[in-house]
Amino acid sequence: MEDRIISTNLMMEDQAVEFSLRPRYLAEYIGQTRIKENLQIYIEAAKMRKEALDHVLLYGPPGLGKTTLANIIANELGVTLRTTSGPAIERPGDLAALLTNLQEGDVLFIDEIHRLHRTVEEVLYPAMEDFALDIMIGKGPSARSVRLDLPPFTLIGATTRAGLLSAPLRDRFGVVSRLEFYSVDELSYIVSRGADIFGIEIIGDAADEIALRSRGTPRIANRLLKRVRDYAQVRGDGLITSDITSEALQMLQVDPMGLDQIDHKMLRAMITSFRGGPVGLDTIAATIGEESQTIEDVYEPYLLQIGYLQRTPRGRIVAPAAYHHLGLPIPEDLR
Ligand SMILES: Nc1ncnc2c1ncn2[C@@H]1O[C@H](COP(=O)(O)OP(=O)(O)OP(=O)(O)O)[C@@H](O)[C@H]1O
Ligand SMILES: [Mg+2]
Repeated sequence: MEDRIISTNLMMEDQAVEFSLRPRYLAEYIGQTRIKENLQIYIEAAKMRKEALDHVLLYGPPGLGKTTLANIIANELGVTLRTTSGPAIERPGDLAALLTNLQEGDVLFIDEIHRLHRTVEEVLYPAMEDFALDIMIGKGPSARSVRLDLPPFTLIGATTRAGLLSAPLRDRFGVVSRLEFYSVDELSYIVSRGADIFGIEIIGDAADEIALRSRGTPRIANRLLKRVRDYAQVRGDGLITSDITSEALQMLQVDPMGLDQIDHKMLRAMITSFRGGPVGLDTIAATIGEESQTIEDVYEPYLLQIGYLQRTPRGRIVAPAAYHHLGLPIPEDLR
């Protein structure tokens, strides 16, 4: 089901677009105001003291701009960014190789940091804390540990699942930032900026229209803009108007709140077969043929955010706002 147009996961079709639309400086990075203000100060201070920036952990749902922010931080610091990911680092030696290749002040970006192997994670502790690498030399009784100095560096970790991070790892980050869903205004600005970069004209409420259906997520906003642009070129004269936008989004079956057919199917199934819940995640997953993990990480966060779903210890519940949106009567006990 990875081809859902409203998926927050990175798809093949996004890659070129994201590369050209990715902001390069903090000033171009829309929204996330608190995080930006803090980072601005930390970056400035690190530069003044000619020290490495504190280690930074960025977490939040997919497509909100974690990778983008990591790139911006390195760029603003004027240092090199080396990118890797949790699952890509298979052995402690792989991480040691990455660390010893860093120059002073560089940023090492580890995406999906919750997926680091335990043995690799242990190499990271002294590296983060003391900029040191402990290496075992020899085997058996004559084995001894040698400590190597590393250049001071900044680790930026990104994860969609901060809850899966071990406490010792989490505690070693000086800056921990949770990215929030974007407001419609912010997304509208991102859409307008994207249109500018693509050199296309977007008028009236069209940018707001796209923003409203982007599930608080810049990645979706950019993807929808691209699809609407195609539609405008083929069915219109290239100009993106409100009408063209509505038609295009209707054809893509994205409703005015950014819900697609599968969201509808899921909510309706919960209402008709399970009296609106509580329903367990696995049951929902089986009913609509998605993986539980995908629902939890990719689709559900936005539905929780807009108050269509509620999480309880006994499972998910469909909230009154969702009944309203689907045009269904709200049950007595929810009123
Ligand atoms: N604050 C922002 N301002 C403008 N554009 C943004 C912003 N955040 C993200 N984007 C756009 O959204 C795209 C997706 O963001 P990004 O790849 O950084 O998300 P992510 O959080 O790393 O996602 P994942 O969890 O899937 O790795 C970027 O390429 C960029 O074009
Ligand atoms: Mg990313």
